[in-house]
Amino acid sequence: MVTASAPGKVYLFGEHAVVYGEPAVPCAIERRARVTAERRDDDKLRVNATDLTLDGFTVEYDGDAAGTPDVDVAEPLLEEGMGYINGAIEQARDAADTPDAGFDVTIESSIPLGAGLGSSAAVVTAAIDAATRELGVELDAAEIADRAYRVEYEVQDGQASRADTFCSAMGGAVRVEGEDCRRISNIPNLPFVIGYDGGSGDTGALVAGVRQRREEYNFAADTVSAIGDIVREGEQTLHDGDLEELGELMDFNHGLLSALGVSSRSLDSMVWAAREGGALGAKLTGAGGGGCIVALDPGDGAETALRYTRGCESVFRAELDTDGVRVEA
Ligand SMILES: Nc1ncnc2c1ncn2[C@@H]1O[C@H](COP(=O)(O)OP(=O)(O)OP(=O)(O)O)[C@@H](O)[C@H]1O
Ligand SMILES: C[C@@](O)(CCO)CC(=O)[O-]
Ligand SMILES: [Mg+2]
Repeated sequence: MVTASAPGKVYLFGEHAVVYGEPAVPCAIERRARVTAERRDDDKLRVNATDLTLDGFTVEYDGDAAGTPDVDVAEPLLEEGMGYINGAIEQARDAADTPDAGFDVTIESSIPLGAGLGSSAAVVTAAIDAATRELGVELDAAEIADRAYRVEYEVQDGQASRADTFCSAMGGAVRVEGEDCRRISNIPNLPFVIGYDGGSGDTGALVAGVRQRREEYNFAADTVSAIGDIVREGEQTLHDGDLEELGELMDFNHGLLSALGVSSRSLDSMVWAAREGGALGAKLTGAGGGGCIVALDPGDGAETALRYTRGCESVFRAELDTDGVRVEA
């Protein structure tokens, strides 16, 4: 039996545009998904994902998703939920060259689901690491990232970047531009404050919406390129350690994401509350539609303001997690 964990992330800059080859800078945060994999005698996959729905559920089925699950949840939710784990287990079987390996998999996570903090990438990354180790194979973090990306790409219908999975596998702040993925070193302490509206967005649908707007309007395509410009500017600012300018660039990035149609009323009101509370800047993080915003605030003003904001269900500070995927005792 092996347990591995991997961190979630916030985007300092660049989500959505990264899908079209612009650079992005996600940062791993100290909230993790933990996945335990235990080899079975047969070829079945049994998944216990206690955080996936309010009540939690347990599924048992043969090898592929095609098996009949013995569970009382709506089909689409189940299919989507199982897509990530199925894909991760497929990757592990492939890496270890044991196509018939069966597993009992248990998932525990402190990353809210579908809220822009990269829960899917963390679950997939940790699951690949746990399951391959259980099969006696040790992959390096870069290969885990690559295999996790292939899973996200499948589940998101062929529209995904390497940003979330690379960040979750490597930890720290990273820069992703197409296939070029690297860690960023020597960055200043980033005082992240996260506001969560308790909701979620459908990553696949939001990405598809941006793609459509981008194809339909030149100015939407220009907006995507402008996000790339913000990221390039932001990298220099990060290097200089200028938190005030980073905040301004985050505000700008949020405005452009909002123009692309991926913000929401509650995300906007949390962004404004954080700014009015004294944050240096604030933006939505991840796919959007609902979920989380990330603000930069060395003081406690944004946190307090968010606590009193209607529609904000919880507020927490998030430290950068310099560890990526790792084995747990
Ligand atoms: N704890 C968990 N247990 C099982 N599956 C999970 C868990 N956390 C996330 N998932 C899977 O990941 C899906 C959410 O992924 P999605 O990409 O939509 O959002 P996200 O990764 O949280 O946010 P974003 O991609 O915007 O950063 C869930 O619907 C579920 O299938
Ligand atoms: C919206 C997006 O850019 C980030 C989701 O966390 C999608 C992706 O990069 O695959
Ligand atoms: Mg995701």
